[in-house]
Amino acid sequence: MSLLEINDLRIEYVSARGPFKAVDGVSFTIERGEIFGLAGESGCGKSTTAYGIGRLLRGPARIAGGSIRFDGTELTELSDAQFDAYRWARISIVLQSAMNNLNPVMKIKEQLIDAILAHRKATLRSDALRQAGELMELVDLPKDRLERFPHELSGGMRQRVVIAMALALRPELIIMDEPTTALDVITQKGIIDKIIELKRAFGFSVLFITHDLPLMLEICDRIGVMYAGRIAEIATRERMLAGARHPYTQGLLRSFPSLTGPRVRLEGIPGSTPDLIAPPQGCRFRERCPHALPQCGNEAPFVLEDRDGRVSCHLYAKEEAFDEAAVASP
Ligand SMILES: Nc1ncnc2c1ncn2[C@@H]1O[C@H](COP(=O)(O)OP(=O)(O)OP(=O)(O)O)[C@@H](O)[C@H]1O
Repeated sequence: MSLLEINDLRIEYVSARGPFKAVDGVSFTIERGEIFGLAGESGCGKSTTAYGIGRLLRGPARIAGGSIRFDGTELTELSDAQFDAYRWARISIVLQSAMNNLNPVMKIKEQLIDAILAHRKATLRSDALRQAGELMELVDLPKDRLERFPHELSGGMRQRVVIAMALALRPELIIMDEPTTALDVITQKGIIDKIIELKRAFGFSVLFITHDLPLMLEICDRIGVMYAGRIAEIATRERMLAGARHPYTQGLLRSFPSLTGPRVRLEGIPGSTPDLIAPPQGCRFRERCPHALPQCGNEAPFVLEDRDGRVSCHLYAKEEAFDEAAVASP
């Protein structure tokens, strides 16, 4: 059994123009100890998927259907009080800006102690303080920073504190939504290295969201690529590095500098994402797809599933119709 099994998840927001599904039939699994990435252009539904799992949806939002099974338990059926037993203890979340995770008027020490005591009420405060010190050591922060307020720390240090908080109760899954985007490149590297080191030490799984596809290719075991509320492709890291299969993933990869190959002009993907209030029939990427076929306009994409992953695209209904030369390598 996978640690997390998302099946046909649908999440609806209400906008001034009416309701729309920001997540519309998303399915994927995360295995124990796996780093699973969610990629895709802005607005494709990555954060909404993550917030749906972590019960952090904001605004007029609701889970309109589908299933979120965590270690065999259907999370969508839990009351808020029942879900509280999972939050931080089994599933924790690290958001983009540490200031969204930290209370600006509380010392770091109090916030870490609160995180520990919230679920382990029997723990003595002195024990919690010792654990807070150990958590600081885990993320390479000097213990004297426990006495500081968040604004007295650098952005990188704050994000390390948030990672320490996320780890406090040794959760099995940590959702990280753009955890290093707000930081400079050197600080980003230090934090990513730390996340990998801690993952190796503790064996938790990560749902990792970022715009940075090259970074994702460096650290994720598998990557799900979202487009307009749906998953276009799920691929192992090896598959992605050897050549993505969905034309959208190929376009995304061409929009980033190559990790290893020669310098080439970055192409980007012409066109823009569809209006989710009235999404197109058939394949949602069709309008921008250089390989679109007549059936892409009205038939739901063919789904090919194999050991490399899953790709939703009519090109794979007849594999010989696919032009291998179109495969993009990062
Ligand atoms: N609280 C909200 N109320 C209404 N619409 C929302 C809300 N949050 C997000 N949306 C819309 O839902 C869609 C998906 O947004 P989401 O933030 O999940 O995408 P994303 O892929 O995470 O984008 P980004 O990479 O920019 O964070 C977008 O059209 C967005 O405008």
